[in-house]
Amino acid sequence: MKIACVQMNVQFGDIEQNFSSVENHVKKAAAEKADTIVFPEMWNTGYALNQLDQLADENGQRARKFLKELAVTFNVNIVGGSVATKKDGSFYNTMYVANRSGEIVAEYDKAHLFKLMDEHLFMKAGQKMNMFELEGIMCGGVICYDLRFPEWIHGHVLKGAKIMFVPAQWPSKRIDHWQILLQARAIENQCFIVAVNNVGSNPNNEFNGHSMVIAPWGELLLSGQTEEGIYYVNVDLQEVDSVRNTIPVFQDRRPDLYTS
Ligand SMILES: NC(=O)CCC(=O)C(=O)O
Repeated sequence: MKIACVQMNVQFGDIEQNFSSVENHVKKAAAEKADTIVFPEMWNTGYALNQLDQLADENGQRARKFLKELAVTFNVNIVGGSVATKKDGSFYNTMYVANRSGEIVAEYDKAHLFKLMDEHLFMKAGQKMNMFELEGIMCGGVICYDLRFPEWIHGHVLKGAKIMFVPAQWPSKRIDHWQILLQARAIENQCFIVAVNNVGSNPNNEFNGHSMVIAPWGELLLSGQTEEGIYYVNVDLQEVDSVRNTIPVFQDRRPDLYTS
């Protein structure tokens, strides 16, 4: 699978500019024959949390329609990072995934809200896991701060995920945590991790990219720079089984000893 990681400069509160930028990036990545295109977290609004009343996407209608149409027109799968949505009067940080046939195969609300960026004051947390299939491959998706919860990712992998997608708006000042945690999650779960970060700044934070793709053995297939751009990586899913046969951690687990 050829994956395009779109390390985007999400514009704070500028929805029209962000939709137009996503469309341009999809066109470019499709021209490079990407199978799957991945975007960062909250790409519609950025972290404009105190403007969500005006900006959040009601039931995700606009984002879902937009992603479905782009997926069909350009014959690609789109892991649509996440967008700010409003559902039943509450705000969520929601990931939609559209496949090449134009089906929305995943809708996931971020499960762990990040207090340091005030997310919990504005948004509601999701309650469900995020498993979906792309091209016959079982995948999972979590959002940014969810990365700090190893059980959450491990749960998806135990259910069969071979690729975990992690869209983010992870600030520069903790980029060392981002890199180390992503690599650890790939090694401990013996899966591919595809992690796409924002670049640029908002009134509270700076973002310096460093999007990453990590193989199940822990090799860095991508360690992105700090500018806006699209990175392409080919992933060979056979590596998952090969690594799991070499060190069979899934067979050697001792859940009888683990406390929850
Ligand atoms: N958008 C986020 O969830 C940020 C998470 C983060 O920065 C962290 O350190 O964790």
